[in-house]
Amino acid sequence: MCLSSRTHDFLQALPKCEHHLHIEGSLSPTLLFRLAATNNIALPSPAIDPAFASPAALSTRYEQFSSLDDFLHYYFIGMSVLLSSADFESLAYEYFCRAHADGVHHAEIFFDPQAHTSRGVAYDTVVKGLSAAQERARKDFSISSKLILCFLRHLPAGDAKQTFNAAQALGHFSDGTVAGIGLDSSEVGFPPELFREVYISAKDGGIRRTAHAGEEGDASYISGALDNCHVERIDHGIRVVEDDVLMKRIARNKTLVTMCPLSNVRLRCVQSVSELPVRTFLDEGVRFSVNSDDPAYFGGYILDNYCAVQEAFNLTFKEWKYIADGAIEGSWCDEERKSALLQKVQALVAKYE
Ligand SMILES: Nc1ncnc2[nH]cnc12
Ligand SMILES: [Zn+2]
Repeated sequence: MCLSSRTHDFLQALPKCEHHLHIEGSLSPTLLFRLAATNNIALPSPAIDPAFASPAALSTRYEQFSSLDDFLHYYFIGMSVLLSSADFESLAYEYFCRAHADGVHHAEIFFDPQAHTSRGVAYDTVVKGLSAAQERARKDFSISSKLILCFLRHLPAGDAKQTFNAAQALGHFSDGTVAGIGLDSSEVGFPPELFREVYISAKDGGIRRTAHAGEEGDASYISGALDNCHVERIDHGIRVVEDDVLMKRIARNKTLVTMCPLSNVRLRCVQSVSELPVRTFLDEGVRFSVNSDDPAYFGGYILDNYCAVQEAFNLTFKEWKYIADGAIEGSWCDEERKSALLQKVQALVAKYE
């Protein structure tokens, strides 16, 4: 289905909250090659992996991921070109410019400190750059934003605890520099309960909590994250439909599921967007938001994801209002900001209905 220009305009103007965006996943092949040259970082030789022959060859390779792990291989190589605070600032500011054009008003951004500290880039260097971009986005576009510190689940839980302690020692959770914690990277074989201890510390410290669960892993990863890690959100979560009792629990508790349609297709979790449980979530009253995950790798930013959902499900304005309201209510911003955003959604929908 091709969207009418009125529908496209509506989707563009709809006030959006993005909750599932890995800032390192917004690194385009062009910027990747440019930073590799500037920072003197050796990329894999094209003789070994032809994807590294040029930005165009890399983009083509990104269209052929076979799984989450296949993608992660490129994702970790890609971010190795980021060295200075200025690199992180320009990466994040570029994301904010694009997000603003797509109608994002509030963004909660994941970052992977362990993937940087393990190659000698200090945690503080990363956070300084990201925080500077957040401040510019607030001034230039009135975008409010939060940072979510993700732990890499393929690494030992002790490493996650060390990372958590380092952020806490700098006062980053108490002063609001970092709003919460998340869990990402390879899912199957690395269940959330491995990270129970660090999540309990976060809960005891009043720190917000989310985790990737039910992307490639089955529904037990979702219940594991809720029961052991006390998460307030589920990232991806599409496999919740395999457990009706769990889905009803998530609906009842208004646990936000952060869905990433184009990502799920590129990583072969589903064959097409039409297979995603959008209709089921609407029917069952599951709260969910629509997000871009790693837009530079998966062929689209947030508006592309909204449009893909519309093409597959032909939703009404009222259904989009339900999604937009849920995204606002599930955000980690203050009540004043939420009610201002809810009013903007209401005003737009009234204009179109
Ligand atoms: N889709 C995804 N799943 C798990 N970890 C990730 N890191 C970046 N994108 C991810
Ligand atoms: Zn993700």
